[in-house]
Amino acid sequence: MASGNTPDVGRPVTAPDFLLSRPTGSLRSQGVVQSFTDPADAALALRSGACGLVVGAIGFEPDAPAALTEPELVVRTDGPLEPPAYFRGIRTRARVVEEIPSPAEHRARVSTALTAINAGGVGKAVLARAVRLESDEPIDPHAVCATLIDSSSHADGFLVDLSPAGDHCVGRVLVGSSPELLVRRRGDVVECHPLAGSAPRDADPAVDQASARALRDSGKDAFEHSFVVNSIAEALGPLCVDLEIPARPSLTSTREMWHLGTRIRGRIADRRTTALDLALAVHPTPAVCGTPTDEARRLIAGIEGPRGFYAGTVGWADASGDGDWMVSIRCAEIDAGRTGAIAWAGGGIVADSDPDDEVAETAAKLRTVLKAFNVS
Ligand SMILES: C=C(O[C@@H]1C=C(C(=O)O)C=C[C@H]1O)C(=O)O
Repeated sequence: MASGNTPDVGRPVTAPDFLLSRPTGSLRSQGVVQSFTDPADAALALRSGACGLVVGAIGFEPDAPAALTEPELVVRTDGPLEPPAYFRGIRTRARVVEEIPSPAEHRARVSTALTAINAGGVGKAVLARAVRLESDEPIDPHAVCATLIDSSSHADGFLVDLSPAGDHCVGRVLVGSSPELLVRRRGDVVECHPLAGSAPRDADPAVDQASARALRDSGKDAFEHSFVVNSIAEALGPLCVDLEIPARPSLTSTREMWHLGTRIRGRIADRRTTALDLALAVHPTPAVCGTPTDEARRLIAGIEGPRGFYAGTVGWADASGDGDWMVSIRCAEIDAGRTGAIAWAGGGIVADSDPDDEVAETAAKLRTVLKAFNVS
């Protein structure tokens, strides 16, 4: 595998086809021993010892084919990844060629969701929109991922070759920098860091601090956040003991956004439950779907159509049960032809949500990825 500090003269042949960089530890891998499109098969293979490690991506929809593999080569490190100089030297340039849907249509969709919420039956639903990017130069996914890692205040970043999901995904690569930990297991300890409730950062420190304070004090955002914490508590309740859930969320940030986050911690009740089992138990949380899950999912499917790998989960789990799974947000899927990509951003809608604010919030969230593609 590529050594992080070596100034590479050419493209490292050891570039991983999966990587997850986190401040608390990273993993990169290459090759495919076996692949799984059904996450339940991967979970079973891990639990039965038929497979030592699973890496990859799981889609938003439960029946969408996953891109999970048992890799051939694996390198694990304690801290974040240090991208090779070769990738750091590449400046990706792309432009937005399409908004899917237009901001006006997203506003209208938020109003549709509000009508459904006010009618009862759905408490919260997360609506997303996308932008299509094009570049005149071939897009190198590893270079985009290197920029995402270097631009993240916590060196968060991921890259997943989606080919194992099937013919329609061959050559496609998901890259992103997610601040949201779906679930992590190390030994007995289980951790989640759900985020919900957002405000944009600002270059002016006074405006930035005012934005953070307004988010911290917002009743609407606390309400929006509570759906996620309640859902995770319910899903982890039967799987964990000693669940510790802070009574109030705290502020957390990326370079682009303020969020409300809650650090949930527990101990695994049965050590055979792997990090992948835990991820499948909590996904999709109301941070990306809504409450009740099935009703929100139906509402989203009716308004947006299929999301693919956006708002799914990306990560790894080993046969000892350890693993890290991030929520697949602040991400883009790069086309097999390497000339285009699509990036998404969504936001939670509750009864008090404002359609114009939702357009602004998704625009602010898109910045993480658009900056890595140097879209002005
Ligand atoms: C759905 C996204 O973000 C999620 C939704 C949030 C919100 O609604 O406030 C905040 C963080 C994420 O859990 C996204 O970035 O696309």
